[in-house]
Amino acid sequence: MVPKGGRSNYPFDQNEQLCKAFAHWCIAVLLETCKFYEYLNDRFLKSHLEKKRKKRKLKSTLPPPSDQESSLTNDAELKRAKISRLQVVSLWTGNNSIKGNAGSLRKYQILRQQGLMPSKQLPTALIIGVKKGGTRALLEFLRLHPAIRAAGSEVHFFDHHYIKGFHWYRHRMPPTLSTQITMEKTPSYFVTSEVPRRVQRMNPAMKLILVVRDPVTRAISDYTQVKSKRTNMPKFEDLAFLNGSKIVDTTWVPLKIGVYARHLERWLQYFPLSQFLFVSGERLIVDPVAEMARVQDFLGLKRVICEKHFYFNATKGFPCLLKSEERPTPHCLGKNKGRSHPYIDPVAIQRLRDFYRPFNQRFYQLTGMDFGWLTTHSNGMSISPHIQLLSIIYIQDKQIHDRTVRYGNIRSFYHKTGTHNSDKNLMASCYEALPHSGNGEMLTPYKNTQRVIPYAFHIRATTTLFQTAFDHLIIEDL
Ligand SMILES: Nc1ncnc2c1ncn2[C@@H]1O[C@H](COP(=O)(O)OS(=O)(=O)O)[C@@H](OP(=O)(O)O)[C@H]1O
Repeated sequence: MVPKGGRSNYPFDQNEQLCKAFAHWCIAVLLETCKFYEYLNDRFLKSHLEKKRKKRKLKSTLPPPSDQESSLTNDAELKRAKISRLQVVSLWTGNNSIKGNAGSLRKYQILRQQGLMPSKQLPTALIIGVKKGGTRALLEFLRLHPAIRAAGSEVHFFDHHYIKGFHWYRHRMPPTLSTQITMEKTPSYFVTSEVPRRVQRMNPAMKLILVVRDPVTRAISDYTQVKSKRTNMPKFEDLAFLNGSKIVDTTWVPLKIGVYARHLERWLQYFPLSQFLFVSGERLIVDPVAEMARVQDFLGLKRVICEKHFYFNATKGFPCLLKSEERPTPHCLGKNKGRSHPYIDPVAIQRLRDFYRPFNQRFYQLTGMDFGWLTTHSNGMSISPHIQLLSIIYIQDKQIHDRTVRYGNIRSFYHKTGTHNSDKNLMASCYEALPHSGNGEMLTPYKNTQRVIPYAFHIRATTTLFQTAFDHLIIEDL
């Protein structure tokens, strides 16, 4: 409508109406938004309460603390001990990230439903070395423990990637619950000069685990690894001694690494001895259960890793896992662990043993432990009776499958044979411990033990000689 003699106010009317409509719409939207937020809040509150309720329920269903647990002295220990009771959902997978593994994803979902939120943490324990000492075996065995979460591959933070910072480092770690221990292994840490200072700066309370092995065997193992990747590799003896002389080339890295005392002295400038655990690489092969018990004690964990986890694979000549979370069937470490070593001239080995002797003695002094590398045989090989025995004897255990054995049996075998320092005693006890079948063939290998036993550990069951010689040697019902 246009008023007479005046300007039409129609546009204003129209604007007013539009404004009103807009205002109404705004109010309506606002109201709806409020309702929506209220709804969200409600949901959040409900789920929060639900989580709390579940948490409380979980706590109440946990078994009462064991004697061992109640005897724990400090809070940290108590906290750790509780982990073992939280085995409901163990974060075991070797996978580094939550993504990419259906099994681990499911586990994390269950954890979340229980109100438990795993997050990535910096490690509080490190396997610092030594290269070829058995670091992979140690880490894989440790992973059997539900309270341990470890980075799968070597992280090399303190030597190669330090510049990238702690945030980068933390990101390489698997997510853990507050009660779990984060770990990683990088064997080069032990011999890299800047590493002890850097580790100390990050965490002066860091627990440090060092797996050591006879430095001569270690050097041969190191050499074998390089040789497996390179063609035309010079002979070990040519690299270990200067220009074909008898002088040890102390600049050759595989030999330098084996001077454990020197490297340890550097670490001891930054950490007290009490923060170290020295694991015998040899014992880790012969008696993984006993060695793992030491490691679990050192980390303040309940002893969960036990005999039921291992079997001895005689073909491989090593302890293997009956199952892990990644693989439910018996399996060994990869092909690149436990390679056959090339033949090395025993004279060269003896020379290297002489070279290492004072360093080994010093290492024993520093650690307060005797690793058994000083006992040398006339041909230059070190003797560790238990190791020799286990490397060559196949024990049949029908519960698993042929030519494998549970470690419990091996241990009882030890008890029967006892510990002897000399070859002669060892063989005598061996001979007595073996059941006499009346079949001369069965005892044949022992007729030659003077000659072959010292090589057994180094060559292991992988060599044809040993395969044929000891295949017949099956001991039952130990
Ligand atoms: N259970 C089991 N299975 C296979 N191998 C075992 C095991 N326990 C210890 N070992 C010994 O580990 C040696 C390899 O050491 P590392 O894992 O420290 O090597 S590496 O530094 O990570 O390359 C490896 O050395 P080589 O025998 O020379 O290959 C083994 O002797």
